[in-house]
Amino acid sequence: MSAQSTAPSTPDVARDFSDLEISSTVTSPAATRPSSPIPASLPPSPLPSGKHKIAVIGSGSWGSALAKIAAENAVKRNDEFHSEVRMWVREKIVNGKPLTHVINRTHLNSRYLPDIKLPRNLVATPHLKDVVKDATLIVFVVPHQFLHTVLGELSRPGVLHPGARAISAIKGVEVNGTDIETFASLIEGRVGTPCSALSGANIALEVALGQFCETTIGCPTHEDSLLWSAVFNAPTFRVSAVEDVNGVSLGGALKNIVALAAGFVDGLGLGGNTKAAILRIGLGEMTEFCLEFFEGSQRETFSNESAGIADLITTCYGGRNRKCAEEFVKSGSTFDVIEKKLLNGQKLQGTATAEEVHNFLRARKRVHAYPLFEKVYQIAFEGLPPKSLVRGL
Ligand SMILES: NC(=O)C1=CN([C@@H]2O[C@H](COP(=O)(O)OP(=O)(O)OC[C@H]3O[C@@H](n4cnc5c(N)ncnc54)[C@H](O)[C@@H]3O)[C@@H](O)[C@H]2O)C=CC1
Ligand SMILES: O=C(CO)COP(=O)(O)O
Repeated sequence: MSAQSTAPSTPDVARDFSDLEISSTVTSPAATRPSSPIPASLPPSPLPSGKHKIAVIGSGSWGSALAKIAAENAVKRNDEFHSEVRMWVREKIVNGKPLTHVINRTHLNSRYLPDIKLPRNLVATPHLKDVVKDATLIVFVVPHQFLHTVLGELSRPGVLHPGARAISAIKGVEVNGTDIETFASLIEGRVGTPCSALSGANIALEVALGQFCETTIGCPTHEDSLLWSAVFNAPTFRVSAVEDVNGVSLGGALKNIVALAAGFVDGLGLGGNTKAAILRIGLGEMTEFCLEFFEGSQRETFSNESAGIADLITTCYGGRNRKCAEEFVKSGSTFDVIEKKLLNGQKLQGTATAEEVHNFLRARKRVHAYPLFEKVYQIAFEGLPPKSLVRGL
């Protein structure tokens, strides 16, 4: 959704789908939280009947981990899904061989998620059009820097199935002057498919190793939440659904700014008390930002859900943003240099988000209301010494 005015929040209970069985014709009323509806410009398109075909757009570490879960579920729930799940791989030569060939022959994504065996029914495909052909459920999980290119190709007439549903697992925001949008909203607007959001305390490698965790899906309708829960819910990947698409999207995006602050704390050699303070202040700014600018979003998404507090914690201790920000303080190198040095082709999301959010707040004349976000921006982009992080907070 685009930026809007403050709205009151109403508490509700998220739904756990651990024992889920789905039907593509579910019509029961939503049991999840109220939130912003699909824009009026998008008439809800009928969901195709029959088995659903899943496509995953993105094959980085998170793309591969999510594709693994979806492909495993597609086999387990063969009455609901086509067993073949296609994953878009931006072709790259790895050790002299195209990455798609490596993945399809060895069932390993040696470039972005090495040592994790991928299911045989997960097929790496280099051309976007082939990945989404006949797909009814489309997972968007490219680093946010590359989404526009992907949407340019997918928004051409006839490329996507008219009744398809989408979900975004991308963490970031889209800013244009005084407007801000989630990627779920951007995808919905550009390709015309209702789009949900998935976010949570989900470090890709830990998920792929099958270590227990939770995630949150924010869906515009109950029908969407049943579908996406069936795609992703697993014994070690517990899905809970809310209708707060914006809150789920913003939790994932904004925590990356706070994770940079946590990395600065580590780089400065400060202890657990300081980091806890940063997390508390950061969670407050994340929540208020969402409530101020995204009508219908829910405070509880931040305080109760994996997409809120839990993701903030895991990223501030184990994420790439934290790691690179620590190195920024210790080495004095730029983030571009550090990303290349430490991430082996993976992409940092927090610096771009800090800049986008700063530009938006400046355009809205609200920078002063979000002092931690602003400090992170100034340290990362304007040469403010990292040790001034906590001054004046
Ligand atoms: N890695 C993680 O633990 C988690 C990541 N996320 C989010 O998922 C999204 C995707 O992240 P990852 O899968 O980790 O990706 P990644 O950080 O591993 O990046 C590698 C991916 O970027 C693609 N890429 C590189 N250059 C490109 C270009 N010029 N055009 C198009 N694609 C290009 C590569 O093909 C590859 O698919 C991000 O928004 C991230 O915040 C969310 C939860 C966990
Ligand atoms: O979003 C993440 C975990 O949920 C990963 O965070 P990083 O991009 O900082 O590694």
